[in-house]
Amino acid sequence: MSTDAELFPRSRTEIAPDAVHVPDWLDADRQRELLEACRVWARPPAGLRTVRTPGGGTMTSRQVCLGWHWYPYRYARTVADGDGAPVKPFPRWLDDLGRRAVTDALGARAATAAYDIALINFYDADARMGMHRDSDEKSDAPVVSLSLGDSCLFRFGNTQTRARPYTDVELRSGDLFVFGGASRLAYHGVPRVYAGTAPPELGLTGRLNVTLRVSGFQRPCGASGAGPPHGPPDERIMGDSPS
Ligand SMILES: O=C(O)CCC(=O)C(=O)O
Ligand SMILES: [Fe+2]
Repeated sequence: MSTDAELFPRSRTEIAPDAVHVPDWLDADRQRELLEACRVWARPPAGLRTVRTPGGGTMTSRQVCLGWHWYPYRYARTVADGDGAPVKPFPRWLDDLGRRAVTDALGARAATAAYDIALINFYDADARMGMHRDSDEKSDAPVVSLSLGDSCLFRFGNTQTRARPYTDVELRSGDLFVFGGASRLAYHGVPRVYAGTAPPELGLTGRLNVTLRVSGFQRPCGASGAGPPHGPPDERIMGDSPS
């Protein structure tokens, strides 16, 4: 969406300490490229799936992971709660994108270790995500969030409780949101998606969010920082801590 049409142009905003919204960070071509990549990642094996929570509920967004497979509330090398296939590799270019996002949003001093986890969430018009913390990683590196397609209401809260105080932000296609430092463990969620607000030229019905994280987990022997997890997939579960 062109900012020319805005009554007030959207600008970079620090929503909470070390939590920054950067509107229109991805231009139209970059959005298209990321969407195309998401479409490939969504295919089986280890493709888009419905996530079941231990209480017997299901998440309304559908998800696919790269690098490490997340399921409530832990990580594994395989889709342990789905088809059992090895998680798809986390590509180098996505790490480059994540690091660039962090320095653009938080400044050069916020440089981090390599990104090695992506969670891609697809939201249809009725999907949402409850208030939660991203707390299953062993690294305090900032979380990077990129949005494509329909706009949403993104709620960014505090580290203590799911309740107020929180700040509501509208995230649109191409927007970046980074949260680290004092806000790394803040509660956040998506109470609502605004159906039909995606840029028509993108060709996406619904919303996609790509969340990048640093695991802080040790790689299997022989793995390089540059590529996908090597060696035989195993069922080892990392970061086994309740959210
Ligand atoms: O969809 C979003 O904007 C948030 C996603 C999120 O919080 C997560 O995947 O942990
Ligand atoms: Fe999250």
